[in-house]
Amino acid sequence: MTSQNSLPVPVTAQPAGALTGTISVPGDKSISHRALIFGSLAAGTTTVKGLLEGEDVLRTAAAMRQLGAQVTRNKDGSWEVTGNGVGALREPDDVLDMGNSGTAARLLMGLVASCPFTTFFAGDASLHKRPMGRVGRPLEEMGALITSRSGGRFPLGVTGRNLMPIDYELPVASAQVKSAILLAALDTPGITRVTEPKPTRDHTENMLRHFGAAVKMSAREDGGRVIEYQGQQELTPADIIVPGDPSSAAFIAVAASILPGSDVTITNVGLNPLRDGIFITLKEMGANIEIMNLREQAGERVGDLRIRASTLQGIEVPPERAPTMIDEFPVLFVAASFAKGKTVMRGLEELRVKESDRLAAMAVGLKACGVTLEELDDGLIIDGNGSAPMGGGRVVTHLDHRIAMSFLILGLAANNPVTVDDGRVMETSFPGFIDLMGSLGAKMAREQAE
Ligand SMILES: O=C(O)C1=C[C@@H](OP(=O)(O)O)[C@@H](O)[C@H](O)C1
Ligand SMILES: C=C(OP(=O)(O)O)C(=O)O
Repeated sequence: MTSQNSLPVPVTAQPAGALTGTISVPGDKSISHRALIFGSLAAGTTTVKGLLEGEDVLRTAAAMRQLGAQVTRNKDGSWEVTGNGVGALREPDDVLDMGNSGTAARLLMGLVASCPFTTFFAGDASLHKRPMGRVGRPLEEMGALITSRSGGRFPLGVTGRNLMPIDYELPVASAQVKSAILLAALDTPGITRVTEPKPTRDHTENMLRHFGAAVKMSAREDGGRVIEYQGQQELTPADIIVPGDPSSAAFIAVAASILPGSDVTITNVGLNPLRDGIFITLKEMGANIEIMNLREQAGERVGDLRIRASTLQGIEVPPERAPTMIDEFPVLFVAASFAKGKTVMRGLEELRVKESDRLAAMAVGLKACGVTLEELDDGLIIDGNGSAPMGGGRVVTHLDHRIAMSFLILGLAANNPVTVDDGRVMETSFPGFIDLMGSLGAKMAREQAE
C-alpha cells in the first residue's frame, strides 16, 4: 500500500483544451469489495474479471486472506478467490488494517460478527474518525460483542457469537450498514429483515442472488424497501465481471461537460439504477450525455456513455435522490460552479462523515477558487454565473480521494491552475487517474520531489 508510507505528493491541474477520446474507467469499488467477500464465502473458486485494483479493495483482499480464503491475481489481470463455505472463516492472527476504506471496514465487521473468535480492526487517520456505532449497534442487537474506543470508533474488536436474526430499520440511508447486517445474517439461523426507508445501492442483494442464494426484496408504498434473508444458505461460486465504476466515470463526465469542445466516450460503465443519480442530475442541468448499448452483466446494468461539452444551468437536486449519487456530490459541486444560476443540493448530512467532512472541505476549497456558495448544515447552494471560476490556490484533501479528484477537474476548466496538497489518496478508488485524464488531453502533473 503506497498512500500511507510516503510523503504527500501534491498534484496540479492546468487549464486545458477540449477532452477527446474513448476510454474505460477502473472497476466498480462497491462491487469489487463484494466480489472478494462473497467469493471467499462460496465453497470453491470464483474468477473475477475487471476487479478494481485500488487500495481500498486490496485491503479487502488482504483481509479475506487473513480470514482464511485464497485470493490470487492471475497473469492476465483476473483474480481467483477460493472459499470454504459460509461459516468456515478462520481467526486472523493479526489486526485487519482497513486503511481508508469505510466499505471494507463496515462490511467485514458484519461478516465476522457470526464467527467464533475476536477480530481486531484498525485503519488510517480518516477511518478512525468515522462513525462505526451505526454498524456496531445492530450487530450487538444480534448478539455480537463490540469493544471500541468511546463513540464506537476504530480501532475496535468484534467478538463473534451465535447470532439471532433481527428486524431492523436503518436509521441512516447506508448500503454499508445494510450490507453489514446481511453479512452477519449469512450464518445466522432464521430470517433477518432489513428495512430501508430510502433505497440504497443493492449490490449485496444482487451478488447474493448471483451466488445462488434466495433474497426477498419488496418495495413499500412510501418508496422504502424491505430485504429478507433466510440464514445458512450455501453460496455457489459464480464468476463475476466487474463493470466500470460510475463514481469514477462521474469525474470524466463533469470534465467533458465543462471543457468546451469535449467529446468523450466511456465504455462499460455500471449503471445500476441506485447508482446513476449523477448522470440524471447532470442531464437535468443541460449536460449532453448519451447512454448507449445498455445491457445486463452478472446481475448489474451496464452501458456506454458519450459526453459532449454543453452549457450547464443551476437546478434544485431532489434530496431523495441523494443515496443514488452520494459519492458524486463533490464533483457535482464542481459542475455547479460552472453552471449559470443557483444549484441547491440538500439532504446531504451523510457527506459530513465520509473520508472527510465533504461539505466543509469542498466549501473551503471552492471559495478559495472564487466560487460563490452558501454552506448549510445539510448541503450547499452554489451560485454560478455560467463562466469559469478563477481557480488558483492549493486545496487540502484531508485524506479524501474524491476531494482530490474533484479539485483537479475544477483546475482543468478554471482560469488558473489548481493544486491539491496530496494526490496519493486517489489510489484508493481510481488508480491511474492522472494518466487516464492525460490520455484525453488533460494536463495534470505530480510535483517532483526535491
Ligand atoms: O456499500 C458501499 O459499497 C458504499 C456505500 C456508500 O456508503 P454509505 O453506506 O455510508 O452510504 C458509499 O458512500 C461508499 O462509497 C460505498
Ligand atoms: C465514501 C466512500 O468510500 P468508503 O465509505 O468505502 O470509504 C467513497 O468512495 O466516496
